[in-house]
Amino acid sequence: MSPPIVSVRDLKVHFPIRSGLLGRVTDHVRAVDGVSFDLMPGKTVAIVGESGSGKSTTGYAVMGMQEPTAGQILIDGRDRTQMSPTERMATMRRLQIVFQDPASALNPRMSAAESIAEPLQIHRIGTARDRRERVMELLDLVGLPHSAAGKLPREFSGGQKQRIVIARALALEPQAVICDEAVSALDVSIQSQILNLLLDLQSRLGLAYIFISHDLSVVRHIADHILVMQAGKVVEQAATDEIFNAPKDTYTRQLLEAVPKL
Ligand SMILES: Nc1ncnc2c1ncn2[C@@H]1O[C@H](COP(=O)(O)OP(=O)(O)OP(=O)(O)O)[C@@H](O)[C@H]1O
Repeated sequence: MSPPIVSVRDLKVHFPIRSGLLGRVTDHVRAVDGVSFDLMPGKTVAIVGESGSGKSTTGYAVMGMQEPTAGQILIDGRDRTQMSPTERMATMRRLQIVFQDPASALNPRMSAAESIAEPLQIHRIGTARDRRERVMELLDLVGLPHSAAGKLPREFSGGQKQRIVIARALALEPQAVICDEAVSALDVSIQSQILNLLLDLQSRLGLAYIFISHDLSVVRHIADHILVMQAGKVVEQAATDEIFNAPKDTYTRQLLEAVPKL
């Protein structure tokens, strides 16, 4: 079996709380407090929990956007803190993140093609012509017409904007994408279109996802494995069927009760 793309071991991210005139550190917010999980190639791990439970902070730490207080993050079995700057750069290409709000993720003055090609330009990949071709491939991949290339973000709906953001995230051919509430800002019918797109991309490209959501109903059809977080800790983690059919933790049961019955 292939090794995990990402292994998180006893991850802690604590933020200092400062108070008084001198701004002394009087306490810490234990945003993430001992989280462990593995992300296998081509699989989806969902992280669920209510607002403030530490889901995004976990995702940022995996991306290298947030320094851990303690614990280990292994990318393909290698500890990020032991990597050279070049290796860290390569890791950045292999992991991408898609945020909740596609409107703020896109520069309003850049066309869809410019936004999608931006990572290729930053990493100096291909000629201008290669990049144009790659943009067209990526538009096909996310189900947008080639005519979208020259349009500005304001000319697209929310769902179409999120497709552009996904195309940009795929430009560098990542192995894993962190979806941080990636469908939460969309209408329910558009949410399911984007979830289907993510599933389709997973089966075509072998992508792995860390899918962060406050909503268990959203992760049901996409996740292989679910971590339930509360106040920085994982209260339960298991295969998706087990979480839905035989939840062990009281908090997981409460979250399940909030899921609309179909
Ligand atoms: N940079 C920071 N400095 C101080 N506290 C922070 C910082 N980032 C997050 N926190 C705190 O850490 C806790 C976890 O936040 P986090 O955003 O990871 O939760 P979440 O589960 O993703 O919630 P949401 O869905 O609302 O973003 C919260 O109490 C938050 O206020």
